[in-house]
Amino acid sequence: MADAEWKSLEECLEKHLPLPDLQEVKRVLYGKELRKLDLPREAFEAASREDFELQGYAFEAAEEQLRRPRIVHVGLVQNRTPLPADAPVAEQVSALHRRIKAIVEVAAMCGVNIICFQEAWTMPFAFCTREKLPWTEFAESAEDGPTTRFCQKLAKNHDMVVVSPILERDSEHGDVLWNTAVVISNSGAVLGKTRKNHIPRVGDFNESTYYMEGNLGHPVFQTQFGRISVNICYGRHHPLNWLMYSINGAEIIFNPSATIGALSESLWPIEARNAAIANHCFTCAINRVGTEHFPNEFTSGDGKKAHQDFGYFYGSSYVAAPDGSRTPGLSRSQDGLLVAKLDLNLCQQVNDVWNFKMTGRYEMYARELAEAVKPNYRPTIVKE
Ligand SMILES: NC(=O)NCCC(=O)O
Repeated sequence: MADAEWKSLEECLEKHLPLPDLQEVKRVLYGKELRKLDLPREAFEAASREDFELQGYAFEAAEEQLRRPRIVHVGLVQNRTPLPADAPVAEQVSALHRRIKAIVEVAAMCGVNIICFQEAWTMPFAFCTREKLPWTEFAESAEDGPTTRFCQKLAKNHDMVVVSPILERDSEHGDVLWNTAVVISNSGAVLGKTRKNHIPRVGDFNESTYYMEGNLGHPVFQTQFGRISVNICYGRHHPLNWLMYSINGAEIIFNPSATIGALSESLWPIEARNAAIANHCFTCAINRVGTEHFPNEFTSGDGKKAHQDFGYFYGSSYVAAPDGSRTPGLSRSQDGLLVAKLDLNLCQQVNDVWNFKMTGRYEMYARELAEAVKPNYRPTIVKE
């Protein structure tokens, strides 16, 4: 499995394919070619000073007579953990706050209206260790923890909606931990929170040791810039999870993730893109980068030797549109900010062409699923 040296699929294709072939490959792999955004020079200079990649693309929609374009700029952030996982907890959190602040400042220069960080962005992805301390110390209140207060300042200063996925400690309900995304309005107020509905039980993703399956359903947040929701990481393998956010009216679904190459890199380009197509909405897939080393060895339950790292988080964050077009991915190895200009009118325009909501037969599935989950259900198998 390639590590940091293999920068991205896009770079590889561009290096090796003659132009006419490259154009056809991009047409098939990415839908129509997107216009690059003309981002400010100062933004590129700041990104280069701060050592992160900056890319920007525009998704266009057809002009309509009755509706004006509904333009929104989204920002997707992928990053490494700047300090080693054995540094003091408070120092790791502060270093991440500083890193994100620098990236958000560049996003503001690029006119970003809604920004989303990676899953559990304030901590190393330590769930593979199955140890409790110090990792549970990274959990914070979604309503008024230090990270939420930090994000409220960012949101207000930059007039930007901030989606902040954290490990939540809910002290109102017996100190239960959750994998939560806090949505902060551009006014600086906490608009609400949403929790990861599906918990992985795959490979080293031993996350059920730490937090419970989300109990908040599929909330959609009405922001000044459009209706958004958050499908956290492993939820992207569950088409019904995407569907319910979409049924509740989401126009943009963020998918903040933490996933590694050996497990999911071949699924990554397909899943969020397919969800955008199937649900007539935009999807934003975000993954962290780098390899995180933990102080103590752990095993993976696969007969192999104990080890201290999780594998390689391959970045590759991207945005997909309801017409199936998508941006190239950010790098597999570098911190990055991806800016995408969306015209939300595209959601309804594609809906009117493909009519997946109209042809979805949800009442039939509701009926059949209600039967299928009953303990005495017998699958309908017709035999000779
Ligand atoms: N964080 C998380 O849910 N990872 C699970 C692995 C995957 O979904 O690719």
